[in-house]
Amino acid sequence: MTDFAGVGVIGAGAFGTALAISVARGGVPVTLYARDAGLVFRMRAEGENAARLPGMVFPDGLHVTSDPTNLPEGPVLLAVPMQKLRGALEGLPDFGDRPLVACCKGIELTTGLGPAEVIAARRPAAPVALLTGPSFAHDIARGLPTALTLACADDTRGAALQQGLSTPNIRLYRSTDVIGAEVGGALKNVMAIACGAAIGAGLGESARAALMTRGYAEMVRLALARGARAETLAGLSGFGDLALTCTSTLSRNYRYGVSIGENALFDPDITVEGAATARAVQVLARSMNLDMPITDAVVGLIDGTLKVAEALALLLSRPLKEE
Ligand SMILES: NC(=O)C1=CN([C@@H]2O[C@H](COP(=O)(O)OP(=O)(O)OC[C@H]3O[C@@H](n4cnc5c(N)ncnc54)[C@H](O)[C@@H]3O)[C@@H](O)[C@H]2O)C=CC1
Ligand SMILES: O=C(CO)COP(=O)(O)O
Repeated sequence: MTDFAGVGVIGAGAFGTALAISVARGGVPVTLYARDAGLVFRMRAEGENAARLPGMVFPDGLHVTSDPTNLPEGPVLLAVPMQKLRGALEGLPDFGDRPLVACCKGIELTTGLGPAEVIAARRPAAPVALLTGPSFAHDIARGLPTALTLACADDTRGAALQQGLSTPNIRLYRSTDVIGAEVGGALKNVMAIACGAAIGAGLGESARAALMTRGYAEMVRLALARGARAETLAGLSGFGDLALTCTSTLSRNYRYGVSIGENALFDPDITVEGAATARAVQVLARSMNLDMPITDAVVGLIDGTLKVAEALALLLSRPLKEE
């Protein structure tokens, strides 16, 4: 249990709603903020977020609001898409010294920063943490078991958040390596697009295993160059989330990749973090002289400058090297 008076959640999408449900079920009062007053009205009337998590009934202790000044004293979880995070912060109150916990995965296109770094840049006085790792919103909301990483540079603060945000079905592991956790969560989505494209194009399971493994090598390469620890990438926020996202049709990034491989349409309103992040990572990697061939291939696929067969040929024709 926690000594927080409550928890605020910004963003009533799938993940924000699932986290709010799970934390409230654990007995901590939660207020979920949505910008859209109409959505707040519907969620109050229906006792669920029918648009994002139909059938997942809100427990007692979960309140919804369209007024961000209405959040309880305690940590504020930011569960909005990565490329919307900076804009969301601009429209929100200061929140004083309340911990701000980034719950998004990606790299900002305009700056090359991860979510915790964006929050720290916009709210320099606030304690900042990152919640990331393998979990689908539906699994969390259904009460299925999950294990995630709570990363915070200040370990004392991180321990309090770990304690306070763990729930009956979210087991939190603590880390002080925020950059490593950010890089893992961001890059696994890029690799999931690559794996989806391979499967969609009929390249087979062996190709997927190769992409996951060499994709993991890219994740570690970028993370180490940014000062992270290799073992963080081997944990839930890196390997764990890579394994989940590259192998499940529940993943939007993976399904988007499959649509590329099948040459099929994909609903542009669905959040696919790996698309913008692939571009952001490509820019970042080039500025650091890092070789990221799978990321480059994913950018080509997304931009339509490469077909899957061409991307494959490029990857396979690279000079042979040591593993
Ligand atoms: N859905 C999932 O299973 C998981 C999602 N995540 C991460 O959570 C983040 C959010 O994803 P989802 O909730 O799934 O996306 P979503 O597309 O279901 O919802 C995003 C929500 O953010 C809201 N939003 C956008 N801009 C906003 C702003 N300025 N102020 C307030 N709200 C704003 C939208 O209205 C929408 O309700 C992503 O970074 C994703 O990678 C992480 C783990 C699991
Ligand atoms: O981050 C996730 C699982 O950990 C959700 O993945 P998608 O965003 O690809 O659906």
